[in-house]
Amino acid sequence: MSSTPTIATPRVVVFGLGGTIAMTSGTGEGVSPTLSARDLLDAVPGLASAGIEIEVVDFRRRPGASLTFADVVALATAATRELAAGASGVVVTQGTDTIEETAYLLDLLHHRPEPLVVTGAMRNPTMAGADGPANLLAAIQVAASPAARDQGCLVVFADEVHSARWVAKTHSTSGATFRSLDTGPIGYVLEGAVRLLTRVPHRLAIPAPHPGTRVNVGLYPVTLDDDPSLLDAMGLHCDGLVVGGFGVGHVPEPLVDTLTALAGRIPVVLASRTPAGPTLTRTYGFPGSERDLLTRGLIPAGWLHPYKARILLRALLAAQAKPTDIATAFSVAGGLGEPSSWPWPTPTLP
Ligand SMILES: NC(=O)C[C@H](N)C(=O)O
Repeated sequence: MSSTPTIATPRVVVFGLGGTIAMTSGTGEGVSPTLSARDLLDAVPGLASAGIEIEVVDFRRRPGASLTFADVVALATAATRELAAGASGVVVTQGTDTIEETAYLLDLLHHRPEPLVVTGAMRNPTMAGADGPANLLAAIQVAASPAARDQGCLVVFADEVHSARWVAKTHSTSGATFRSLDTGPIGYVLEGAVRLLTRVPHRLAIPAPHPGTRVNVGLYPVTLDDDPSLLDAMGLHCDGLVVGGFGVGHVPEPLVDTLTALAGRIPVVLASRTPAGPTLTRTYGFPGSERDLLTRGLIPAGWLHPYKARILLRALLAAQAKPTDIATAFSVAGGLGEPSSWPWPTPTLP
């Protein structure tokens, strides 16, 4: 008699970091993060019958605005340990305000095949139609799914699955705030099943930051009729700078000398402040154009938008990357270069 092979129950670890999904009224005015990760799970209908074993870790209880780079590095390390110990996937619940940055940093530091999924809520648990339970259930289903392996960090919200590399918070109050303007979602959660329509083509593995390294990476969006005084002052405090240029990467001509001087001293990355689309490299030739700025040593961000570019530059500097590695990293992450040119092998966890 042939025996039926047993399929192991997937095990998902949920790390709670706070955010609106965990906010209720406390002693003061307004809502603040008070609920534990266990409280969030207890509010999800249908979880008991989903056939998924769940563990919870109360990691932080903060608004998204007060999470730090160090929190995310510690989270990446803790998530990697859980996955190495046999978890099928990890879910992170946190404030939506910073998900587009934290999820991309997690993506850079996540080198394993298992899904690492970030979610949150736009309507807190005290409101009619709170979206936290549905988002958490969908995120857990994605984290448990073999279909979501090898995609890096994913953001699951309103039953859509987004790559952390492309997703942005596009609306301050709407429940459909998370959008990948350049690519669209990579898939959906439908009737509890994960359906990916496309796959994330290539990713970067960044070594963890050197302990105790503090780097200041500035973000400077250019504006109409800008003069260099604020940029000059900011440059004095930066180890690296991301410039959000107009359109395909243009700045007002009066900023060109300051940017040239800065690019001789620190890495300066040229991104676009426009919500979608890449920077170009060759088309325009006027002073302050992308072509002019690249000949002056600025690094093109390609399809990587300013907040993501700042995370990548800060992670690279914190890992003490060489200038040539920084340029290569941006050409790969920004979609302008070949992934095979990336020099760093996937590091092992200490
Ligand atoms: N929807 C949210 O989660 C916003 C919230 N203020 C946060 O902690 O980021």
